[in-house]
Amino acid sequence: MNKSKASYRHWMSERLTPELQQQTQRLLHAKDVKHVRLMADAHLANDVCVGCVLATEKLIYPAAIGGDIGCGMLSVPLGVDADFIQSQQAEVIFKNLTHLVPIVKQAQGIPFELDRKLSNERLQHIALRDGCYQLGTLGRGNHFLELQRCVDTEQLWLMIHTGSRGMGPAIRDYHLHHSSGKSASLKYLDIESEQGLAYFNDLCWAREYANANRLKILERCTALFHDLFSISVDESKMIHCDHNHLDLITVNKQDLLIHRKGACSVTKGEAAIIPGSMGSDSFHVVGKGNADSLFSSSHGAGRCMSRQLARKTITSNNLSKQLSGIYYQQEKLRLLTEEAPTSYKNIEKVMSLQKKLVKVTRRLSPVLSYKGT
Ligand SMILES: Nc1nc2c(ncn2[C@@H]2O[C@H](COP(=O)(O)O)[C@@H](O)[C@H]2O)c(=O)[nH]1
Ligand SMILES: [Mn+2]
Repeated sequence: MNKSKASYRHWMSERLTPELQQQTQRLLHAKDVKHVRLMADAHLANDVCVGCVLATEKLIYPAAIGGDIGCGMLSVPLGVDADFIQSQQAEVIFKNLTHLVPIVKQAQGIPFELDRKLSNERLQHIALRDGCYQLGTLGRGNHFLELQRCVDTEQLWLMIHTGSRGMGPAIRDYHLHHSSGKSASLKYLDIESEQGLAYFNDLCWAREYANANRLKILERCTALFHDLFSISVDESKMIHCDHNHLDLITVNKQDLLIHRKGACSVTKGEAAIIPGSMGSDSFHVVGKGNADSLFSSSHGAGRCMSRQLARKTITSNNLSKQLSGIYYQQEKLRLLTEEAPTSYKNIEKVMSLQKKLVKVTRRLSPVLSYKGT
């Protein structure tokens, strides 16, 4: 990387592509940027790559958090062994999930109230409309609901991946539109300004909304498993974390604004979830408190192939082989090629690259996959 005052480190094994190198270089030269870290799952995305952790002192770069503010993972054990799920159970689960956990919007809106209020009427209006209709929905792409088998105990676990739906992008776009500062082609807001504080407030709102969204889906699944199979969810063991956010932390006596776009916060002992793909293992971890990574880890395996390339090169036949032994919606097979396990980096390698950042506490293998694709 070219000389810049900001520090840089990465945990990737592969060489950075020229595009990723250029994007990282740009970040390193942006105003007030003190540190840039690329996690093992880093890959190219709009403006700022996924798997990026950026530290500043007083400027907020919304692009370094992304649109799906508060997107994250929730994981809970179900009080039953994984082999309880056979094709008969899988069929009835898919049938019910289709209307209990819709992909895009609810037939009827759910009124909701969060502790925090949005900073302006425009966003409040969107929340009353889209926010209500999207609460309890999964979202497209790689958002998922997955049943998994704990490799050690054989117990069945539920994992939910979703975020703030349309609200996150609406908040980001509103504040980018109202920001006047720009450095290295990236818009910023000063945390001490009225606009910066308003963005921070709305970002916190989006994180609350995303939490509420995952909890609403959990509530629906809890009722479903109870009604269908008399299975209960053990919420006392729930792990819940998000990977697109802004964190205020002190590193080596310096107060920093930590932007994470596709990265987990893993302070010492902090629990996080690192999923692999719909066909590979996922992990529960706890942080080792590594200050060099800005107390961060990867948030997944990360893509190694664009969606477009995956669609073009991975056949349905090949995908069905990759998903052998896993229940999924057969009718979505063609669409799911863009989510093929081989379009993601190898999670085993990603985990070994971040051994100094996190300790694995549980390994989970996919049993049933319900995807937003
Ligand atoms: N266990 C599963 N993991 C998956 C699946 N699809 C994607 N992934 C992983 O999640 C991360 C998070 O992606 P992001 O959208 O938040 O950037 C991704 O890097 C994959 O490793 C899945 O179906 N099951
Ligand atoms: Mn996500």
